[in-house]
Amino acid sequence: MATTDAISLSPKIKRHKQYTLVIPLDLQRDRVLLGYKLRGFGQGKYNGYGGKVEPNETVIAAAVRELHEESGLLVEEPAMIQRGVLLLETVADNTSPILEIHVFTVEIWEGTEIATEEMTPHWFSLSKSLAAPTTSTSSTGTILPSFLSTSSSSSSSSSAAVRAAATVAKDPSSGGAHDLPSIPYFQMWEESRVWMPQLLRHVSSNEKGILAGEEEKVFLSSLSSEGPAPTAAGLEAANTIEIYGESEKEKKRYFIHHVQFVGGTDMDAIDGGEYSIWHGMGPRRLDWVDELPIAEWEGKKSFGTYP
Ligand SMILES: Nc1nc2c([nH]c(=O)n2[C@H]2C[C@H](O)[C@@H](COP(=O)(O)OP(=O)(O)OP(=O)(O)O)O2)c(=O)[nH]1
Repeated sequence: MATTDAISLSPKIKRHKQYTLVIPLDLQRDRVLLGYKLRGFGQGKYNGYGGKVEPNETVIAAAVRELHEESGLLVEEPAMIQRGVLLLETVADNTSPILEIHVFTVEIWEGTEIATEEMTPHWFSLSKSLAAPTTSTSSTGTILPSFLSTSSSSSSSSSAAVRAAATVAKDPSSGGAHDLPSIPYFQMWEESRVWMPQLLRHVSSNEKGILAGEEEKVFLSSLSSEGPAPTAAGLEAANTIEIYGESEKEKKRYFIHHVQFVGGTDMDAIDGGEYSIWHGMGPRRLDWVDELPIAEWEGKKSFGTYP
């Protein structure tokens, strides 16, 4: 485990809670596996497979465990390819921890994907999912995936959109991989539509390391599939903090998502427990580090254990 003597931690610094997120890729058949969340946090959204890192568990061990529990796929730790970390900060609540989500892809596994009580598996076309999606808005103002917005008027409510998106992925055995739809980015956590196409392009070009040029981005994301979806204008404006100058109620519905891709395949850095999610962050990253001079944080590659 990491040590705490790297720096004396201020109680004002937000705690981090670690999660994993694994995206299985079947490159031979040009397809990507996502789970459709049936219940709990993120219900009605597609996502990779993952969950909380348990105490005394490495991030990679948690990634292997969660993938197996939720999809049935069994993976050896060395087959996990680390792709990046998503940092999620809740805007309105200064006491809640930063979510630190470690993103992996995996291309080799044993077993077949299964439906669990929490997630149903759906395959999507990899090559059709490489472009960042464009926004389309229904007559009710709900942001819909483009393939849904052209269908009948019954798709114009968000719950209909969720149901339709849930059934859109065909069983690959009933047709070729070329029949699969693109990833329904508008039925995912909002920031996914930005980093996931980029990650898939990166994978498709056969690179295994760090996503070049990706330092940090900030996103608005709704807390659940209920409540108002961020507008296109809101998403465009999400790089400015003014977007949160609305009512208290509105503020609580959104996260700021700080997204930084780091690390590539440097497994030692993770296993050693001193994995630095901070290295390379710009000054903006330090906005929430209350009352601690930025100079004290610069040059720190590891904070050790989070308080
Ligand atoms: N892309 C993205 N992924 C997210 C966000 N929030 C969030 O929890 N996730 C991911 C991280 C995890 O892979 C997953 C949530 O895991 P979980 O809450 O189901 O964790 P768990 O399985 O350990 O929990 P539980 O069922 O035992 O209660 O969703 C987000 O805003 N964006």
